[in-house]
Amino acid sequence: MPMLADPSIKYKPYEPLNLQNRQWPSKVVKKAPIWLSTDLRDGNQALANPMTIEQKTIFFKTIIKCGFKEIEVAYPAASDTDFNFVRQLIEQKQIPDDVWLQVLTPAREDLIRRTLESLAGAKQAIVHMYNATCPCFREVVFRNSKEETVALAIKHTKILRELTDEYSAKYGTKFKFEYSPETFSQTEPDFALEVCEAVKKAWGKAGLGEERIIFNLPATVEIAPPNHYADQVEYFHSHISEREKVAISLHPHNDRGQGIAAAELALLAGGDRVEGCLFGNGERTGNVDIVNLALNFYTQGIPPHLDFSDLQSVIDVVTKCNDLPIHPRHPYAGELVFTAFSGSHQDAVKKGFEAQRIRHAENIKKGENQYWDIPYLPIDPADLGCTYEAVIRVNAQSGKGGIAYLIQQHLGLDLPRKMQVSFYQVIQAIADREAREMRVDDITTAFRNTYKFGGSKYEGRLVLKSFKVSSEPTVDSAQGETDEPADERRLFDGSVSVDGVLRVIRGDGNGPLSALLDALRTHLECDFVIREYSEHSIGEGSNVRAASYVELVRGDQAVKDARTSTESWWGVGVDSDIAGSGLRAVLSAVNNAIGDRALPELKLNVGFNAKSGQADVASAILNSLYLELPRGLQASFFEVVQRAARATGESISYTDLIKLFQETYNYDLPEATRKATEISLERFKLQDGENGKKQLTGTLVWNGKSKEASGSGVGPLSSLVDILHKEIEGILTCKHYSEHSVSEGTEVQAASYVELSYELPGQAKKSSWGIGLDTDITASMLKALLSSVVGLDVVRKNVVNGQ
Ligand SMILES: CC(=O)SCCNC(=O)CCNC(=O)[C@H](O)C(C)(C)COP(=O)(O)OP(=O)(O)OC[C@H]1O[C@@H](n2cnc3c(N)ncnc32)[C@H](O)[C@@H]1OP(=O)(O)O
Ligand SMILES: CC(C)C(=O)C(=O)O
Repeated sequence: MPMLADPSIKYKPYEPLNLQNRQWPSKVVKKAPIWLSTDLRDGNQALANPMTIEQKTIFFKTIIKCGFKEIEVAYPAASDTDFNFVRQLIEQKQIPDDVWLQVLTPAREDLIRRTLESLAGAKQAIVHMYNATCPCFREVVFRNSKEETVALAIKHTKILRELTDEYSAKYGTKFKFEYSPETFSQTEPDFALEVCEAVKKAWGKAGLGEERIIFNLPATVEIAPPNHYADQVEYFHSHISEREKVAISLHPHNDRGQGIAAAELALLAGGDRVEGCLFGNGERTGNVDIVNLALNFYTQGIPPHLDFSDLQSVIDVVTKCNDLPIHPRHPYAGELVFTAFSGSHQDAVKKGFEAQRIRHAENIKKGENQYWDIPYLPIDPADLGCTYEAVIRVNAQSGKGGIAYLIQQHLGLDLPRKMQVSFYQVIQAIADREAREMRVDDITTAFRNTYKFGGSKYEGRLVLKSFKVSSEPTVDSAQGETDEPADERRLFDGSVSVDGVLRVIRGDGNGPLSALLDALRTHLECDFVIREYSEHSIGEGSNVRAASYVELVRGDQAVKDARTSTESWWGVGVDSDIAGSGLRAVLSAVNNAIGDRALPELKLNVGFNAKSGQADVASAILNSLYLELPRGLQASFFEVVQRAARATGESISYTDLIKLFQETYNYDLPEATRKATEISLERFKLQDGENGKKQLTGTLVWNGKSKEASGSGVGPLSSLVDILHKEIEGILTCKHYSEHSVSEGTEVQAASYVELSYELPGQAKKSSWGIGLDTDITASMLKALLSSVVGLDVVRKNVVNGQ
């Protein structure tokens, strides 16, 4: 059947109460009410599978932990489970001294007696009796007149009075009495008053404080707007006699979705106490949600006297015991309530946090309160044990601010505004394409991939392996005669992996970044200039690092065009060293810019260009032999190359260059072409010797002759020098040693470099480089040293005709 065009033929509107001079609209709530949790009774009776005793026990503990002092734990006459649960609580002394158990009973003698039995031995308890009072129930359910309804209530109140007196005498139990004119909100206000006055009289001992009789005014079914309920409560509050001896309890349900509003307005209207359930479980649409109400107080700066600091653990227990989920949009508790997906919300939240940080710093200095004031976030999620991580989530509706916030939270990077815009487009494209929410991991991974940021997994085509930035005076200032400090140029000298192949590049400029850009232009035809640069520090103390952000535009554009160019590439770099972070940011942006365009092969142009020649030679050795020559060796070999190039008409081929290197350093040559003077130390052993020194022993093979040899020193190199000194005239000194690994995993080898000098009285001092390669680092060191000896033409002791 369709909905009615005229629903008035089927539904009657509520009848407004003609309340004169109502007070509640101008009142302001200043303190939280007394709370009663009825999760284990009204909530439980609404479950498809009511809770077991075990579940009730767990739930009860959670309610206690939240801080409730009055808890309706059961309808003991309804079932053995409920009865036995009350018994368990009492017998096993599970009720804290300051907590009042409450139990519900209908106005039926047999059930009242059973209810009281369940309470035997309790320290303190509230007995809650109800009977329906509204016209519909009187007529339909009880088929009672008004008088009979009042009489029913009086009779059973008196029974209760007698029984509670009896139990007090027997067990010393303190009792409070609560009476509910059920469906109060549908009962004629004067009749509700009449029944309650009669009940108060029948109870006969309403007093002050703990002696107050509790009149619970349930909106058993919410049939009117909350202002109407407030009017009804105010009418009751202002007309009940001995008001000071009465506690007015509110029991809103949520049929119209206004349970919270009803409770809040009715508190203004005179309510002292609120009955409800955690997250609003209960009959049909539920009881009023006490978590929601309590946190509404909290966000007004009013202590709710309930603690939801670890809201998630409360959610876990409640959802498990009720076997009901919490809606993702549920106030305070839903998984989406501290989340902003939309761009303008995210932007505002991010700005709010930034502004608040500054404001709070000022407040701290001035000793003021640090008030919470963040757009779209009425409560600090941290107060409920939630982290800010969930605050911003990203989908196709999100903006740059939210994404930047997540990057800031998770990677510690405070992206410049224009870079936020640029990265936002990356995320938008993914979110649109995949039509799904971008989780934090998706975003950080996209960031790492885009900017080649965060370790080897995300490396781009160009990776900075090592670098040195040095300075030298500019030609002009170096030649100047004034006392002005000389202007300096920066030299960048580094090794960069280019598509997996290490290359040495070199450039100069006004600063390290422009020197790197110069090197990239010279060696790799990557021509870019910096349009924007910024940096900030990450961390504190000894852990502080620098984060740099660079925006590059094409270098071949006129300066004016570069400023207005719509095409640009961003990069980011983090390093403990500020120059390092800037250089990495430049490479990150260059990686972004070059995409998969082919980069020029290594060009060899030896002897002509003082700026690029040595680096190119080193780069060639790196590419073909995987050796990262130390700078001294680069310079030394470059001289060799220049001499050879001059001898061959100022040019030398790539293959010849490699051959020249191998021959010069007797390195990796085929057996037949090795120098006959080769020296080796076979089957060597390095052991601890005397005085903390090392002892090196082995078979020294020199010019084909073998002999057992031994020497000592602080390490393998000095021990080997000691061995050699026993064999030669003159003095050998180790001037340089360095090493690096070649290849990876099980294939890894150590490459060692030694520069040795040789002094023989009456002769000019000589020096020579040697290179060793071995899977064993000590063997590699010894090989390097022995290979450098070969280039020194040392004079051997007692050697006749080379033997
Ligand atoms: C608004 C509320 O939430 S009220 C609380 C509701 N909670 C529950 O009902 C859960 C527990 N209830 C039960 O287990 C059962 O209903 C019991 C044990 C209390 C009673 O069971 P039964 O005796 O089988 O009665 P039944 O469940 O059919 O209840 C209806 C009878 O109780 C009467 N009744 C209903 N409410 C009350 C009341 N508050 N006081 C007195 N009698 C009542 C009805 O008029 C009806 O009487 P009738 O049989 O003479 O016509
Ligand atoms: C027993 C009463 C108070 C009740 O649960 C209701 O009216 O909703």
